[in-house]
Amino acid sequence: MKIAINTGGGDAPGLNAAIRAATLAALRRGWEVYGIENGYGSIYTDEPFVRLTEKEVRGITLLGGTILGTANKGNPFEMPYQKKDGSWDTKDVSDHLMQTFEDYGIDALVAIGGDGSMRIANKLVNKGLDIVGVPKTIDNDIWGCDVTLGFDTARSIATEAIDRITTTAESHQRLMVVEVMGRYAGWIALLSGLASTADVILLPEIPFTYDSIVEKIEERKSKDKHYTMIVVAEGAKPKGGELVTKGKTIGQEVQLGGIARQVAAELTERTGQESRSVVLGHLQRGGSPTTYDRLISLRFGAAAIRCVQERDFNKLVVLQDNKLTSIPINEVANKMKAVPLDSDTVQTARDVGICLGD
Ligand SMILES: Nc1ncnc2c1ncn2[C@@H]1O[C@H](COP(=O)(O)OP(=O)(O)OP(=O)(O)O)[C@@H](O)[C@H]1O
Ligand SMILES: O=P(O)(O)OC[C@H]1O[C@](O)(CO)[C@@H](O)[C@@H]1O
Ligand SMILES: [Mg+2]
Repeated sequence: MKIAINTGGGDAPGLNAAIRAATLAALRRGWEVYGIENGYGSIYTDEPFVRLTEKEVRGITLLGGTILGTANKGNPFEMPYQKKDGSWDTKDVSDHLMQTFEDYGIDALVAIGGDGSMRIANKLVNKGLDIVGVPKTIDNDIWGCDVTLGFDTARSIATEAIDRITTTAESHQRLMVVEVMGRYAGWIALLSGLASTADVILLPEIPFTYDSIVEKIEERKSKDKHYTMIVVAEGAKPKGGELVTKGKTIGQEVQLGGIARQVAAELTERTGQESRSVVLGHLQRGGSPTTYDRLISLRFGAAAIRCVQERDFNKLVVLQDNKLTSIPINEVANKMKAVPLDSDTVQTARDVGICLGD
């Protein structure tokens, strides 16, 4: 058996642990293991696959990033390319990819990625590739999974950052707006905001009003608390308002960012109080994974190889009700896991007095 492994979409802490577990589990079965570099990028080069042995995966469980590299621009069905006149377009290069897998005799692919990677995987499955998916994204937004690898580290880093920003907010009696990642789902914002006892948490799932935030600021002032901590997900927007974006490159999803600055400016305008905004950005994605992320990544990576062995293809390995199982990739491919508004975590936030902007 010859298998390939790749990592796609934004990187996430735990990717290397998943690569290591999948590689070692496959080698123990006597299989050959190959890595695809930079998403599917190396497929179109002279060296489409790199051999993975024990040496390549030694000591990487604790390392952030991915030894294989990744890409969030390079969907084989919409590959960006520059035309002769200098303008850009996209084209379908998936036949090339399928042919390369055949030429090198690769039997199956372990695709480690987020919702976008699973959409690509599903289309490749439809073209005849045998794939097992591993759920990765700091956004935790893949449908059908209790948790994705990378999320625990991201929320821990965000929590620590918000804790630190809180002490300076209090010292200066400021409104502090902290922007966290999570494109269309507010998992990082909700859990890090709750854990760090933020006063206001703004999620993509709940369009907010400035009136509700100002009310919270005033309520705090009446209790002699002259600072307010506001955590905002990059995909949050005011009721009737638009997403704040930084632009779009061809073949890549729209880049989000800038909502914290807008919220801070508007709140200063309305309250007269000094404000600052901080964007945590890629800090949340980099560096060493937490113990939880190392363990879940190792479990996902090894489970993917057990699926390959059982020829349980076209499945995504997931944790459901705290048990490892697998679900069809096509069930996941065009869905998203948003924060359920009736969840006990949302209710807990409300019960401890956090304003959710509604
Ligand atoms: N293996 C890959 N090679 C190249 N591009 C990829 C690959 N996997 C995914 N992409 C592209 O990257 C983007 C994001 O992918 P994905 O959803 O898997 O990642 P993510 O971690 O959820 O990050 P994001 O928040 O950017 O969506 C999508 O536009 C997708 O087409
Ligand atoms: O690396 P980039 O292109 O800035 O990606 C940013 C996006 O990736 C994510 O971190 C997910 O991996 C999103 O939360 C964010 O919008
Ligand atoms: Mg995604």
